[in-house]
Amino acid sequence: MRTICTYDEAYAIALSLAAPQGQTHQDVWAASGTPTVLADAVRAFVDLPPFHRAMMDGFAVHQDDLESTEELLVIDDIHAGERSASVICPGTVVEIRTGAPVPPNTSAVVRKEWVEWTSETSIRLLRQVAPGESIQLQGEDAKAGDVLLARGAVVDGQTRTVLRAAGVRNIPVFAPVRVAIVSTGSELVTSATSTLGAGQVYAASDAFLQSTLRQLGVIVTDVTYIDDHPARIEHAVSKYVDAVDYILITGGASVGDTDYATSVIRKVSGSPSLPIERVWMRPGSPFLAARAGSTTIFGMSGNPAACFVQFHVLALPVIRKSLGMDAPLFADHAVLAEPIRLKPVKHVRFHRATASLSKSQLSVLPQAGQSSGLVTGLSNVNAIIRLDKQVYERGEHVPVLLTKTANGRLF
Ligand SMILES: Nc1nc2c(c(=O)[nH]1)N[C@H]1C(S)=C(S)[C@@H](COP(=O)(O)OP(=O)(O)OC[C@H]3O[C@@H](n4cnc5c(N)ncnc54)[C@H](O)[C@@H]3O)O[C@H]1N2
Ligand code: MOO
Repeated sequence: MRTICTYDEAYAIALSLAAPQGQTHQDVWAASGTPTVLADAVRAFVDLPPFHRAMMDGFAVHQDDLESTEELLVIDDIHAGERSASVICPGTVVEIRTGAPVPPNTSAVVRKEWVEWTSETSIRLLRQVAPGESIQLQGEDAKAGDVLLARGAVVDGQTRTVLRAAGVRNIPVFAPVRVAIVSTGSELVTSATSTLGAGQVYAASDAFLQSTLRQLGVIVTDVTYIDDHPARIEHAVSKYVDAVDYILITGGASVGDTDYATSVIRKVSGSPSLPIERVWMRPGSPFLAARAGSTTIFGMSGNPAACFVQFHVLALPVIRKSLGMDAPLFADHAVLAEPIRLKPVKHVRFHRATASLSKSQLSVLPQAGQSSGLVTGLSNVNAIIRLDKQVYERGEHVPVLLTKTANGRLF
């Protein structure tokens, strides 16, 4: 007899099975396309900018000359990367380029368009300038020692730009999570060069699993396809126990006599019943979860659409926890673009939908077909909505989980 839990119970249990977070260090200068998460706060190593600098090509002037109408003597000429040995006195200026450190006694930089040359060595201001004009002060952006990023911050290309500019070299990050995918099913054809025989289908689910995980910086160590043979599935799964942080099994999660995921996971985890064996949710009620050694195993439906929902609402939040990317699920709400009428069942329904922003409002259009046997709609889906009652009107707010966008909790 299987224990059945509600979705909220399953979510809490699944999170409690998260593989512990490891920590490591990362070189900020090493090229990396994948994000990591800070395991500790990081402080600026140098002031930003590191010196008072010119923000325009022009002339550094003394404060006594800000409103001057007299000729001013050009005593030096400096470029970015140089430092002027000259000290500016009243009546003198230094020609300066954007990014160069301003000489001592500079009150403002007058852009070159606002002066005229009166001789080869002197200029006249065409406008008055205010103190501080076109100068960026040392430490204006950040001071050495300031906290730049907090623990839990996602380190991507933009944040690496901040860290590099501030002289940070090594950062403490959560260790990458390793995931092995085991796709089961004797009917699966695992190469596009093969044509389908009777009763066969092309293996498809691992495509979105792999890419979503990789986008998050997860190392997908292996994708293995196994036919519905209990010993072979057990052999494949056992191989990954203690070798990876997560094993995702697809297919064979239900109650058919060739559905072996439950018995295999029971065996390798050494437990006669699993913490999660079935969930009151649609689609995706056949969902399995357990710990085996230092590895967390999830068993998911073979149907790509059901697997997609299970992955986003149960498995991925747990993997994200191990990555340090904890975020509340379904914290956002969207306006329903169409009414919904559902049959009275005790399952929570998760409908695949397309979310879009219009007039500053996130709205969701549920897909016309919600059967878990339908796969083509997945190309348009970028959201999952949670439905806890039978009747929803157009315009009603529903909890939404964005599955595709960078600001939709994926990163
Ligand atoms: N008697 C019952 N039958 C079923 C129940 C039930 O409660 N009692 N639950 C149904 C529900 S709900 C679901 S969901 C499915 C889940 O089935 P399995 O997890 O055992 O998945 P399979 O039977 O292996 O496959 C289902 C479907 O998906 C195709 N498939 C499998 N793997 C892939 C893949 N990698 N890529 C593309 N398609 C795949 C497979 O050929 C099947 O058509 O069980 C119901 N049955
Ligand atoms: O839970 Mo199943 O996904 O409805 O076909």
